[in-house]
Amino acid sequence: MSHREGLVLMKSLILRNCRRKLESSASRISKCGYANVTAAAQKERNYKVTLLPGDGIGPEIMDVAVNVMRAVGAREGIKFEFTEKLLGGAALDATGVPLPDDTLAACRASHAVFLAAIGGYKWDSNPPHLKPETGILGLRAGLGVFANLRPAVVLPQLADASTLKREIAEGVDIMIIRELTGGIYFGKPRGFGVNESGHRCAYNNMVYSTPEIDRIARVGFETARKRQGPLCSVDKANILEVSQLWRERVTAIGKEEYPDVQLSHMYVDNAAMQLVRNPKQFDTIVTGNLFGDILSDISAQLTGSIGMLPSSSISESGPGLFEPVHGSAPDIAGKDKANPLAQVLSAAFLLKYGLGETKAADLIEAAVSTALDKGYRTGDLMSSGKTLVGCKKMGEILLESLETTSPVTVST
Ligand SMILES: NC(=O)C1=CN([C@@H]2O[C@H](COP(=O)(O)OP(=O)(O)OC[C@H]3O[C@@H](n4cnc5c(N)ncnc54)[C@H](O)[C@@H]3O)[C@@H](O)[C@H]2O)C=CC1
Ligand SMILES: CC(C)CC(=O)C(=O)O
Ligand SMILES: [Mg+2]
Repeated sequence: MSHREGLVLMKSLILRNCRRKLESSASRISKCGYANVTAAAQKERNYKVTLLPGDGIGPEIMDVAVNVMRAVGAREGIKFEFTEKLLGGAALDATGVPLPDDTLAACRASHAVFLAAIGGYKWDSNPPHLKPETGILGLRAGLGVFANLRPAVVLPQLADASTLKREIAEGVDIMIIRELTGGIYFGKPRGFGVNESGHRCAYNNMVYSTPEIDRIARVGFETARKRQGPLCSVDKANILEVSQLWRERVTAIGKEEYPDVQLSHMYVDNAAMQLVRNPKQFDTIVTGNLFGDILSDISAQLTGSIGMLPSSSISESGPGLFEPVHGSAPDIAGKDKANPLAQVLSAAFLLKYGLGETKAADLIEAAVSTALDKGYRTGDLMSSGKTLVGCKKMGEILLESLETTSPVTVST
């Protein structure tokens, strides 16, 4: 075996290992994600997918991902009925509300929901009910997608792209499970007021109930069990009552139902530090909505760029929601600078965990891997010796790669 062949084999083994872990962590997604996929749809391989391009870079990256889905669909005999709907700022401008009723209805009636991102400077000073972000929160609540799985895997091709030293970043493979429909983003009361001293004030409320904690804890334990790794529950139990209940329930669920899973607890401030000090100490993290939002952006940077991270959100029944971890990146919107890979990898998650189309998903992941192998990089990942491409060009490269890539090279 030549040195080059050896390297290729090694890379494929590393990728296979990352994928296997991802796969097992998401088997619970499969269970729930399939809930809306009828046997008839699976037999016909004809799926209704609602597209929510949203704002900023959203439409640019959505275009790339949908083209990739169409191409893989044509190759594999899968038909998609795409319905595009408005969400966020785009919906506000067109209809006056950030989550129109027909958007939520279409999402609920589909087999899977594919979202890009929402938000932008234009709507930043709108009142809360007229903010794009209220639309996405309403969508998540309306679909009941309480568990958001955000993997942070450092791909071998990108081990040098992280701002951390190679030896710290290389091999990182963390699954962050973020509670998505409760906590401080949803707690009541909330609002603006005037305090006893007559000063203007504002307040939000972090609330979790026992059933909300128990169900997300179970997703955490199931995931850790299948990944054969430890579970770290992140909270702020030294200060917050809501975290004390969180810790109490996670501990109880662990003792009663998952005695085989090694459980630890960490305060969120320390967890943020540990993620950049020694990320490989983590395997699966389970945490609340706000803490998970912040920690997943930190861990995104371990992988080189937030433009690389896909996510899946699951409910107890109904379609899964698939979206990148990043936002609408208004600073680069309309400039053809966005990295579309997080969106494209979210399409792979949608296929695999939302529809059960594993081979098509593997093909997409292999095409991403091939594009990176060939040295193509968008600006967020650019380094010397690599070829700088824009969002559209990356899309074209993926389509070319799809024509030549076989999933056998990297899949299990
Ligand atoms: N799920 C969603 O739709 C989310 C929406 N937002 C919204 O997005 C807007 C911008 O928020 P930010 O805090 O700036 O977060 P952001 O994630 O949009 O951007 C943070 C930084 O990462 C870069 N970035 C993000 N995605 C990228 C990609 N695919 N390729 C290359 N670079 C990328 C941006 O250019 C920016 O410098 C806000 O209105 C915010 O509320 C933020 C996070 C999630
Ligand atoms: C747009 C926000 C409500 C949420 C966010 O930052 C996220 O889901 O990552
Ligand atoms: Mg976020």
